[in-house]
Amino acid sequence: MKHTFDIAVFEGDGIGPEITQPTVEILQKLAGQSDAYELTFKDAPAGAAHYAKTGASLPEASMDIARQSDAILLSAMGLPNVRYDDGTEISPQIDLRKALVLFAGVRPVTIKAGQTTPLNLPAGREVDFVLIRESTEGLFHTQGRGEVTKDEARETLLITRDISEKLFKFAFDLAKTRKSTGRSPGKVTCVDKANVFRAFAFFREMFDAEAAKHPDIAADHAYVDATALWMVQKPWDFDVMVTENMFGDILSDLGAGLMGGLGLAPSADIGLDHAVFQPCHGSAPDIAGQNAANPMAMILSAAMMLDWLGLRYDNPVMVADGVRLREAVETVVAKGAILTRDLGGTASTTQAADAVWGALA
Ligand SMILES: NC(=O)C1=CN([C@@H]2O[C@H](COP(=O)(O)OP(=O)(O)OC[C@H]3O[C@@H](n4cnc5c(N)ncnc54)[C@H](O)[C@@H]3O)[C@@H](O)[C@H]2O)C=CC1
Ligand SMILES: CC(C)CC(=O)C(=O)O
Ligand SMILES: [Mg+2]
Repeated sequence: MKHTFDIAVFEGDGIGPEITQPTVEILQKLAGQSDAYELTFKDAPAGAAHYAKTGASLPEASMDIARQSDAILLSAMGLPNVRYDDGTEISPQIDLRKALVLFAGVRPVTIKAGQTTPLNLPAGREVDFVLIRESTEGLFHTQGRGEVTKDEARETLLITRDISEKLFKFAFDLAKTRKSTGRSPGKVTCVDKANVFRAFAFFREMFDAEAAKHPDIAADHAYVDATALWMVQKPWDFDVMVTENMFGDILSDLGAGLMGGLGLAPSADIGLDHAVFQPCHGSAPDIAGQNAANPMAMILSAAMMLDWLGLRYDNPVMVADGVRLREAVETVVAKGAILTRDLGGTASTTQAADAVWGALA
């Protein structure tokens, strides 16, 4: 039977609409070829431009569309000069993560042999690890509500047992899946700063408790500063890495840099009931409106959406289409003929997306 999935689409700000439109078109064409699933798309207005126009950054009607959907596709939100009255930037994507309890920010870092990277990788070495960034609490807890006086500013780092236990279970389950498919040896690294902060000693304690339930998966710890070093010096040593919100935000941009840029870095924010798929990058206002943005991170995020829906609803055709879509992006990038400016080419957003469809069809 053909299953219909409702996808909420937040096309967001800046380059958002430019990368969302071709991504949705590719998904429509892929689903159109399939007897196993159908996709419907519903626009959910939100973001900085929407706030400037209406005074609402994440309208309740858009939250309803998100809640009622099977999955959420989001480009990027925020513009540096659109701010709330307290001076902080509009960031409804963080509100969405919190409201839908999307605790697991999944950010894969993969470098295939021959892929352009600033790393000097030994011959034959590939990089394939997943950074899981807790996405609802940590140092983002007081987002927009920090205490500021004339002389001091304070924000709170929050680590809760409830979210941490879910996060670590997710990380070990992912490591098991990767190991079972032969993709990795099965290891989870807890990245923290437990040498200095009690909150991270607490984080680590809960990690160790979850690790004890998975004797088949190796578990180790690393401090976040050393992790940044090792991501550059020996990134092939990592398999699944799990960390706090702010640490993960920073390390995932480092991971994107290793892969060749933000334009190639996909992500997913996953909870127990909902999931948002969006690139790691922001709204790139410096190149917005030029048809110059790299659509690959958005297309790869859409591939993660197909994986997630396919596994969740036992739809192997969708999983296979996720793999095909990822391989099509890899083919286009590896050929190097149709690359956007960020990767050293001259292709437009539309030409790059068309090349992905060309590699698929
Ligand atoms: N998840 C989200 O919605 C995120 C939103 N933001 C917001 O986006 C706005 C801009 O933030 P920035 O710090 O400039 O980060 P950014 O990620 O938008 O841009 C950083 C640099 O990477 C380039 N870049 C990013 N994505 C690209 C793509 N697909 N193709 C080619 N080049 C790309 C940009 O041109 C820029 O030079 C801010 O308002 C920020 O708060 C930032 C990060 C994530
Ligand atoms: C507004 C930011 C927290 C978004 C971001 O940088 C990210 O999702 O990586
Ligand atoms: Mg970020």
